[in-house]
Amino acid sequence: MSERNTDDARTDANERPADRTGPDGDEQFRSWTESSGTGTVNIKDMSKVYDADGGDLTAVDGMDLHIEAEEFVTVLGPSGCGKSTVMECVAGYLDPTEGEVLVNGEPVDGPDPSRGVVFQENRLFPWKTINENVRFGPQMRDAVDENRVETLFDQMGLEGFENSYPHELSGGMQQRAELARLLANDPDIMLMDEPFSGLDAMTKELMQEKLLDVWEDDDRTVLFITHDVEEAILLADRVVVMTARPGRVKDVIDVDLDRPRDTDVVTTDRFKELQRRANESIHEEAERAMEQAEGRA
Ligand SMILES: Nc1ncnc2c1ncn2[C@@H]1O[C@H](COP(=O)(O)OP(=O)(O)OP(=O)(O)O)[C@@H](O)[C@H]1O
Repeated sequence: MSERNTDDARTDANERPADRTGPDGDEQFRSWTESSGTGTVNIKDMSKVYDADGGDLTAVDGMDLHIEAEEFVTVLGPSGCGKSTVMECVAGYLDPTEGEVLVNGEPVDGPDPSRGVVFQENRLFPWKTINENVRFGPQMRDAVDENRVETLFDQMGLEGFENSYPHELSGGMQQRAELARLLANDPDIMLMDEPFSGLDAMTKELMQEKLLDVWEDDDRTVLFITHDVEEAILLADRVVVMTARPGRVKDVIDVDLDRPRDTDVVTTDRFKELQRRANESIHEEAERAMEQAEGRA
């Protein structure tokens, strides 16, 4: 086990969150840690070594993380610590060098529409309209659900833009279209790699609220990568802090803030306390990452 617990808000990566405690404790804990239901992700002693110019580069080394179905987990870590690498292994774009990634108890064997991926740069087809983009995934599988598409346009505030092309929309609307494109596939798991980091502060806040609404309605599993400590806490059930490269789990912070949440929660004392703990945890790793970048480590 590679995690380190340093205070009461941090839990082992595979520990049951406090609110899942039940009267028959051990039995429930066992079923929780071993569950392989729809939407579970189990990263087991995963390492990834790249073949880089100067030789092997170990990006991730001994990563362990169990994500329960319908959990919202955010990942914080310094630049280059392997966050995207971990996500791409869960997405099935990359294979781990060692260890394994299980989804619903089965080893990941390539990409699958049940695992939807969103990046900072949207992947909308520029030559297709928003409507064509949103329908593209289900259409490929002959599974377009008209009600679902209509609801998504409504939910994402995209009505009236069905026949627009991506370049005709603002950055925030493009990311809403990207979310609609992802949700049209009805994924069990949403993998989000800094999806809002290119947006201005106000648009980012609106997108965070939109995502919380969508998640609270549908309860999908979300793995969300960010550099933004405030965003990580605002959205998550648990915040995973990774070490500097080679990345592994350093800390897991249980976010015991009430749901449903909105962005006002950031002004509460408890939020600030969690933020201080996350900042402390990541600070040392950010320094190490900087030393690595400067060739001092
Ligand atoms: N295809 C590749 N070949 C060689 N090295 C790679 C490759 N992809 C990533 N790396 C290296 O692996 C390390 C981890 O990269 P990764 O993108 O996973 O980190 P990250 O934490 O997501 O970074 P950032 O926060 O800057 O996006 C980095 O040092 C990166 O340069």
